[in-house]
Order: sequence, then C-alpha cells, then structure tokens
Amino acid sequence: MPLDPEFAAALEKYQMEIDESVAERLQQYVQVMWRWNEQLNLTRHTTWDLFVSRDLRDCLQLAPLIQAGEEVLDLGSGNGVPGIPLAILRSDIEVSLAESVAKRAQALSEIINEIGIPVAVYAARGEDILEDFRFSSVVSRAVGSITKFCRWVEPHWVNIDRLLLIKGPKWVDERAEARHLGMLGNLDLRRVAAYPLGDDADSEGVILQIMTKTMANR
Ligand SMILES: C[S@@+](CC[C@H](N)C(=O)[O-])C[C@H]1O[C@@H](n2cnc3c(N)ncnc32)[C@H](O)[C@@H]1O
Repeated sequence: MPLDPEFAAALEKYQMEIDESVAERLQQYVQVMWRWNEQLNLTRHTTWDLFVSRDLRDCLQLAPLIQAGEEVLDLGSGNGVPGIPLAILRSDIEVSLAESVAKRAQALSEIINEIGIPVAVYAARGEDILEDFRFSSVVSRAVGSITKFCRWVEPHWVNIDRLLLIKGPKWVDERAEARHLGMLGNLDLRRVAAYPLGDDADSEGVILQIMTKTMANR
C-alpha cells in the first residue's frame, strides 16, 4: 500500500528516515486505530503530523534502548503507543500490551489481528500481570506519575529488570515528589533520552530508566 502523502510529508518534515515496509506497517496501524477511535476514545492525535511528531517520535527514541530478544510490556497501552509501533519497528523483540479497560483491550486485539503482528494483549491492570509474568522492560507513556509506577512495581521487581517511562517536562516535579515520599531510596533513576517535542523547541520529551540499585550495579 503506498504511503499517504500526508504521512510521507510529516516523516520528511520531522526528518525521520524509516524503511518503506516499516512505514507501510505503521500507516496500517494508524489507519485501523483511527477507525476504532471513532467509537472509543483512544487518541486525540488524529493527524499524521501529530502522530509523527508526538507518538512516532517517542517510539523512535524508545526503540534503540531495547536490546534484541527482550520481552517488553507496554503498561497502559490505550491506543497502542508505544507498544504497537515498537513491535513494528523492532521485530527482534517480544512485545505485550496491558490495558485495564476491557473495550480498549478488545480494540487493541482487533487492531493487532488486522495488521498481523505477533503481540499479546492482556485485558488487565499491568501491575497484576507482573505477579505472574516476567518482562525485561516495562515501558509506558501517559499512564501515571513516577510515584505511582514505583508503588505499582515495588512488590514485583523480581519480575522486571527495568521501567522505561516516556515523560514530558513535568518529570522533574514527579521525581521530586517521588524522592520526597521516599520512593526512590533503593532505585536508580536515569534520564536515558531527551529530545524536543513537536514544533516547540522549549518543550522536551524524556525517557526515564528506573531499576533497583542492585540491578544497576550489576
Ligand atoms: C492516557 S492513556 C495513554 C495511552 C497510551 N499509552 C498513550 O501514550 O497514548 C492511559 C491508558 O492506560 C490505561 N491504564 C491506566 N492504568 C492502568 C493500569 N494500571 N494497567 C493497565 N492499564 C492502565 C487506561 O485505561 C488508559 O487506556
């Protein structure tokens, strides 16, 4: 399927070079997801410009941080970001999605079936899944504060190597709150990516890596 000219123009505008076959798969995901968005509230990013400058940009920053063979859980997947684009960009990793709202989880399963990628969907709260399954990386965007994630994950560090959280500029306040509440005492938090968001040169996106100090010192 040829690329929608608006998608191609947005990729060029934001200087993202992506293999044609990967771009076609991404386009298919977005088109199917936008169709579901008419019934369910999945995303407000309903133009190619917004998809590329916000969603795809985050996923392209996240993708190189994952190592080949990793088992990754996208916690609070909603519309599928970052999990689905990540699975499309990186066929050498295993991606699962956790979504607690049943209708959204069902839509995610249908989207995945339609585009034909091997991604598992759990219609459940991510922190509950971590009781029974192991993932090397838990990735997430726009689901909860650093404090919330630390609380969710605290009983399950044995089942996760690290969290990779995609955050906007408020991450500094969130880190201060988590520190104030003593949530980061045994944890190592690092900013592993920083990049401009959208057209606004002053607005920065970041990816935070959080792991236990024991794991960080290995
Ligand atoms: C604001 S949306 C973000 C969706 C997507 N990650 C993004 O960045 O566009 C948050 C989603 O996380 C889901 N959610 C919230 N807490 C969750 C949890 N503990 N486990 C699984 N899903 C959760 C919500 O139902 C919602 O669909």
